[in-house]
Amino acid sequence: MDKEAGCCSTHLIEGDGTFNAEGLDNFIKQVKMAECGLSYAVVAIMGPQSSGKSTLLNNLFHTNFREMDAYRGRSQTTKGIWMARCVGIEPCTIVMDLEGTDGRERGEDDTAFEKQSALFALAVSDIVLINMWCHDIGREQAANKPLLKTVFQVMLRLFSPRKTTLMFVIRDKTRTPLENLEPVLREDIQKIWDSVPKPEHHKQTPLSEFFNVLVVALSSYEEKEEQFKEQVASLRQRFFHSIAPNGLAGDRRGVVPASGFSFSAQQIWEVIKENKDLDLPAHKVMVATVRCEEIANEKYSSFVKNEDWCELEDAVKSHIVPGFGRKLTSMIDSSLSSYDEEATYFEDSVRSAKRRQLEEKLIQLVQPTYQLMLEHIQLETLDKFKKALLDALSGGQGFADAASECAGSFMRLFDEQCKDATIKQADWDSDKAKVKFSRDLDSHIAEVQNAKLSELNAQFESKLKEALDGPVGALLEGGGDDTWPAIRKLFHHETKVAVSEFSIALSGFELDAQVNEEMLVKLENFARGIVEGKTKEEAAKALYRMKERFTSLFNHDSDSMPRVWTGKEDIRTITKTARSSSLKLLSVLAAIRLDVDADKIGDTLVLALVDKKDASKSISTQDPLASSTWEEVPATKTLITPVQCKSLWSQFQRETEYTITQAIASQEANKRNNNWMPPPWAIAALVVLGFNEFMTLLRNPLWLLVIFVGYLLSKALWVQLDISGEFRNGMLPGILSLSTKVLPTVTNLLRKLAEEGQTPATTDPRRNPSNQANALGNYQGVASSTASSNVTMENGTEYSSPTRPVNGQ
Ligand SMILES: Nc1nc2c(ncn2[C@@H]2O[C@H](COP(=O)(O)OP(=O)(O)OP(=O)(O)O)[C@@H](O)[C@H]2O)c(=O)[nH]1
Repeated sequence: MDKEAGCCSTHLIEGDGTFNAEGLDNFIKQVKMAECGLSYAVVAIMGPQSSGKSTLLNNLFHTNFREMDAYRGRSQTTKGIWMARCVGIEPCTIVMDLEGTDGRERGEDDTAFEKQSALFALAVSDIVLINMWCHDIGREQAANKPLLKTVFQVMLRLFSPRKTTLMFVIRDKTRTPLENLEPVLREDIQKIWDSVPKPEHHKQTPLSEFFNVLVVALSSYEEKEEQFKEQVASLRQRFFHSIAPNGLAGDRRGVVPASGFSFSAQQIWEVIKENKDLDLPAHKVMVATVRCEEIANEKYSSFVKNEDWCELEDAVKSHIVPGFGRKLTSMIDSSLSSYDEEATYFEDSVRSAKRRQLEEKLIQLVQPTYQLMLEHIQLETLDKFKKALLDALSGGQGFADAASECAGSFMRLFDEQCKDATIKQADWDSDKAKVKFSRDLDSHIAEVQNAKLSELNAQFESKLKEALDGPVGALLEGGGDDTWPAIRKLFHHETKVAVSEFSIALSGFELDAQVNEEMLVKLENFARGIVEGKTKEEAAKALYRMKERFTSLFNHDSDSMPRVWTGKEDIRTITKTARSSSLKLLSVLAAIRLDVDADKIGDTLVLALVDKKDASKSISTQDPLASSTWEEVPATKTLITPVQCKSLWSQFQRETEYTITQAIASQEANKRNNNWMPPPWAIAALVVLGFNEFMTLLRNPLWLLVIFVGYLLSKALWVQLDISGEFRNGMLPGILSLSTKVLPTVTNLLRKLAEEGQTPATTDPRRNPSNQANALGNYQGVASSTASSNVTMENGTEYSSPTRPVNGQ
């Protein structure tokens, strides 16, 4: 490429027809042609070889095409097609210098390149200069005639030719004025046009449809250089703003935008070389398609690499990006604007189609990021909603209120965030995400509601259990006539209170009336279940409870004091009472009577088990307990069937029999032990035989004092030696034990009496009552410790007898 005085040029097509694509691309870059859009013009020059074409172009456009050295003779200097930028002409004007026609170098028959280059020039140029010698005008054998024929013929091969300006430049003009020459020339041109064979549809097409014909004449460059230069300078002025409406190429058609010029020229040349007809409109569409696609791909690639986009894409991976939609809309807008800017001059339909494709590709590219953004919005908003709902509930707000308030405000927040993420170019709606979010909210609300209801239910159930379980157990344990009325009262009261409180608590949930009712009924049933469960539990332990009741009543008196079988007690009555009570307990446990108490279980049991004799008198035929159901009691409420009751009672009687036997035995033993009085015959013998001694005592009362002292000493010895205790284990062990204890005890007793006798006056108990009390207390303490004894009941239970002073006996 040459570059001289601001002029760039390149060898566009070699002499052998090779297209220099690289050279053209470099040339376009060099002259910044791609930025010109449609504001550029292409001028080509055709004419016989060595007809001064290059000289004219260099003078006219200040280019630097090679000119023939006049001294070396007329030979071909320009081979193929050269291209250069016209210096100082606006808008950007490109000029092509074509190889001269009818050159000796290619020979007579080689006109193929001539035709190809002519067709190429007509296809890409707005203005074609036809260089011709003045003296050729009107001549039959003029050199330019074959050239014109060629031009017209190839022009017809263009399906829809551009309206090209044909400027005939007459060189070496003579004295004949142009006004006279031009009609002759135009006549020649018309004749040639008429003589060219045309396709049917162009038969009547006038020349003016294809060409603007202009004629200029220049003086000889060799002979009248000054004039030549002046005329050329004047002609140059006409090339300024040549594409403006009244310019040289003002009505040109089918211009390829400058950025597509290289590709277009290359394709045209390919088609021409393959000797095909050139469909310029189709070509234009093809160029537009290729170029627009190239531009779109380039914009797509630069979008993918765009730093802002990469940062945004990264950020969305981890969190919500505020202003996501705005940012992305602006990025896509800017990419599309950039495309529009570059592709603006290409075929509208193609450009728009490619723009749509680019937009779709960009939208597809950002779609996953948008989806991710929506997911973040959903998740983060849902998390915030969960927290807000929890806070509202913790703050004491009713569930339904809190749920609807939070759902409303977070639905709005979701909408706002979706709106913020909306990409203007994409027609995605967030309805699906909204529906999903709404479903998520509903399911979370339902989940929390269920949890809260379960919690509430559990709380009330626990309260009810506490209120019913223990008390019902206690009532059943005490089993009597008023047990079931009391249980019913307790059940109704507690259930009513719990149901009422539960109902108030449920009102905050604004549940469906039916669901609300179901929950209340469920709680009531739970309460019923507790009572029934407790009753079943107690019924399972019926035998144990009955025995316990019997033992308790049998072994304790009406003041709940342990009974001592002294012999005065009516064991039969006590047994009957205790058994009746146990039977009552059995009848209480035999069925659940939460709703009605109109059964005859108690009476039947009494009749069948206690008043057997009466029953056998009245009903001798049938055992009322020989049944597995109670009259008027449903099977579901029956806990102990009549048959089971009978069996339980038999077992109860067997197992309590021993207690009664023990009591009887104990009573008899007591009776034996307490019988200290001698038999009546002994008392009579004592009276008869002891009459004399009695009389002696009456006569000598001092004996009474001696006897009294003797009694005191014996009593003290009795207490000290715990004689009754010693003999409790048998006669022989008692005698042995007493024989070892008697002497030290007597000695001890005498010593104590001696010490009492020697006590000084100050310690005389009569003068010091407190000491007397202490002494007496000590004595009593000793006595009481020895006098306290254990009473073992017939059932083996040991009861401690109350402590009594010896002198209190
Ligand atoms: N008579 C005459 N000769 C001229 C004129 N202009 C240029 N020449 C001469 O013609 C010869 C060829 O000039 P070029 O400009 O190289 O001609 P060309 O048509 O470009 O030649 P090719 O590129 O080989 O086809 C040179 O010796 C020029 O001096 C002119 O106006 N009149």
